[in-house]
Amino acid sequence: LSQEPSLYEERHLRYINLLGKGNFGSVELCRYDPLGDNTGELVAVKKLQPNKQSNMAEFQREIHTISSLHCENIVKYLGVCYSMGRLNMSLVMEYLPNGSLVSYLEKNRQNVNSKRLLLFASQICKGMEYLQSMRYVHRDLAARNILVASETLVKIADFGLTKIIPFDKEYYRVTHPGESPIFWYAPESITEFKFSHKSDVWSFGIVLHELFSYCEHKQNPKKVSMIGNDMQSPSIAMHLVNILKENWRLPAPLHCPPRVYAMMLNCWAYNSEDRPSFSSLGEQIKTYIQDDRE
Ligand SMILES: CC(C)(Nc1nc(-c2c[nH]c3ncc(Cl)cc23)ncc1F)C(=O)NCC(F)(F)F
Repeated sequence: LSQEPSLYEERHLRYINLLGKGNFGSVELCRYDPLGDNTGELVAVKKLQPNKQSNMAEFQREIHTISSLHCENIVKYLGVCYSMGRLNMSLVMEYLPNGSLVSYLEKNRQNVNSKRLLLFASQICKGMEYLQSMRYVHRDLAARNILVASETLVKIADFGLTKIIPFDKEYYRVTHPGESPIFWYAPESITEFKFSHKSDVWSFGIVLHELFSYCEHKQNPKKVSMIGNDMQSPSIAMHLVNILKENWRLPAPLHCPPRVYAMMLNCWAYNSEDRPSFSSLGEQIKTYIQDDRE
């Protein structure tokens, strides 16, 4: 099997269409076609937004992050492509034609049963356990950032916000409110901008909810708006933290097995140290898959 080239020549990357906009970059579907006969492979190419040099350093960190990850439940890094001399660069990743979990569940809802949802959940857990072993916090774990490789394999993607936890601390503190929807944020991430493996576990609980509601918008309250600089959102963020403090949580999705909802509630423990670890969640889900009583 030929080793993937990690250096892609821009002249052989044929643009096909835009896949979407991620954290500070857009991702395009391209065909890498050095022979020029359309037999080349399809790839997902993440381009840095032009003339945002400040992001260049961040982007290089993202490339370094994803190129160091080797796990079947994490989207594969293929290489980089330099353009404009070495002034600009793009990240080349494997292209998964089934797209994100959100579109997949909306399209295939009728033939995805709870056993398969649990299989997806266990794979996301495995990917997160691997990330944790590398001291990374994802910070943007959501169904929109999970890709479907096949009907029995999903992969975590979009490492634009991923940070390394410093060796002497258990969390990463960002200096400014992120651009992510607070709907997926743990309370301490909203109030103190603190991100840890345990705040990723909170987000995993939200992903479980998305899985078992087949990412239907009606089933969960509107994604509370972005934290950002529009003035009214701090009050929305504080309102959310207050009702969480009073133990309000998302209601169980329709037909969600009670033991799965119990698992979500465990992930949503207000105090981060009361939340389970990804390895214990993975074990629990594995037993649910085995004795699946659906
Ligand atoms: C920002 C971007 C492009 N958005 C989309 N990617 C793909 C999409 C479809 N197939 C893909 N194969 C690889 C990659 Cl990196 C993306 C896609 N499909 C739809 C998107 F909106 C993305 O990265 N989303 C996170 C992901 F879906 F990947 F988890």
